[in-house]
Amino acid sequence: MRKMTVKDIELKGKRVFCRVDFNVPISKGEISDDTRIQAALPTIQYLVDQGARVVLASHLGRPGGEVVDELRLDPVAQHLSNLLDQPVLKADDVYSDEVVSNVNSLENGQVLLLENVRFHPGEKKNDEELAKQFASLADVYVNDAFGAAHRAHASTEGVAHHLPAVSGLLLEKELRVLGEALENPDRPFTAIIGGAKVKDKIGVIDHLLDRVDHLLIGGGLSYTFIKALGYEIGQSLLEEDKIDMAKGFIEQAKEKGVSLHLPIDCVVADDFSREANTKVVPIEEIPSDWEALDVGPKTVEKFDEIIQDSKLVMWNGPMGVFEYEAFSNGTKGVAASLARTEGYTVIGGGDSASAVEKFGYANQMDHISTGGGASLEFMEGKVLPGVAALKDHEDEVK
Ligand SMILES: Nc1ncnc2c1ncn2[C@@H]1O[C@H](COP(=O)(O)OP(=O)(O)O)[C@@H](O)[C@H]1O
Ligand SMILES: O=C(OP(=O)(O)O)[C@H](O)COP(=O)(O)O
Repeated sequence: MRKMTVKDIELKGKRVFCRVDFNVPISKGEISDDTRIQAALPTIQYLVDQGARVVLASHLGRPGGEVVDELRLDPVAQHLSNLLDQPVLKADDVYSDEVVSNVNSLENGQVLLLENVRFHPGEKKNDEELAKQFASLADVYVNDAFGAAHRAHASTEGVAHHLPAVSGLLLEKELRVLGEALENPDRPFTAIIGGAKVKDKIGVIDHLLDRVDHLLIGGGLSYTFIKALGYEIGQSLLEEDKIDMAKGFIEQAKEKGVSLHLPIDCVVADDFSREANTKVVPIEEIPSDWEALDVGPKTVEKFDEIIQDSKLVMWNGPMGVFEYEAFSNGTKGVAASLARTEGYTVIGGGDSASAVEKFGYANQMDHISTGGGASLEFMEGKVLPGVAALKDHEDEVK
């Protein structure tokens, strides 16, 4: 069901509690990647332009319900102020009498950022009292925090039950792009799944098998599948207890008419390190005391052919240990292939998003999700609590 958005309601003069995901990497007070702040700008700017009185809330890191000075949001407020080209007021508490008075003094178009909501023990517990306190600060609730939409916390879920609750523009876009890919994809539809563990991707593979035309599997998790096919994988990552499940997926793919592709060659190393000796071998010839840490060039070529013929490509999880130069070519090659294809490209967040950024292809992708865990849960077909709590489109906001 489509959710109401900020575009569907009157905002002038209204106090708006807007949950954003400003969980950005900060080191010694410096923000090293502001992608998530940039991604929230259209909504914040829209609220400002409409003359709303904007109260922003976000978490940063996992402070565990207490104040951790390094996780204060002051550098974010400063950076946001530069991006918006207007002052951003910063509260030193999550909720207090002073916060209430600061909010009540806001003029139309002014922006106030609350302190890291996870400093309050009630946030992660989805405490009713805190949710009501948040609600008391505003007339309208806006959720634009896609990256935290899989969390049922006081500022992402609880508060939505006490105010007219709508989605922001980023959340709306993420749901539209990911939702259309899963419900009404352009075909051929190809999904590429990588990353370390089968365990983490079971739900996604299961859900995708009913939807995709091609499923390409690389990364650490692919070696459990290779083992399931009866090949020896040396010291490569193996989840012994998932071999039967991998066999089941291979069977299901056949039954459902999905073409499932595993690596046909790989880069093996005699040690998990930057300095290891490496060589490229066919997948059926992994030496017993070596481990596969990347897909090989023939695999990249095979995956590329399929990607170039696809109308829609969705990618989640790296093809190898891309953090090390020697094992980055598979991930880099797939990123380059996505950059070249005329099909619509969607990158699940997390490591695939970092890889695309690192290799310089970010601006050639059609959509890079701002949520790792959230996009994974969405791709598993799970309901995201932060989304479920918002008003369905048919409803009227009074
Ligand atoms: N063949 C491999 N062997 C060991 N680790 C791998 C291999 N391929 C990928 N990885 C590691 O998997 C990690 C990413 O896994 P994961 O967290 O599941 O991905 P994502 O964040 O994209 O969901 C990366 O740190 C990468 O180094
Ligand atoms: O960075 C986040 O998650 P992600 O790394 O899975 O995208 C979100 O801000 C959620 O943070 P959390 O996993 O501490 O709840």
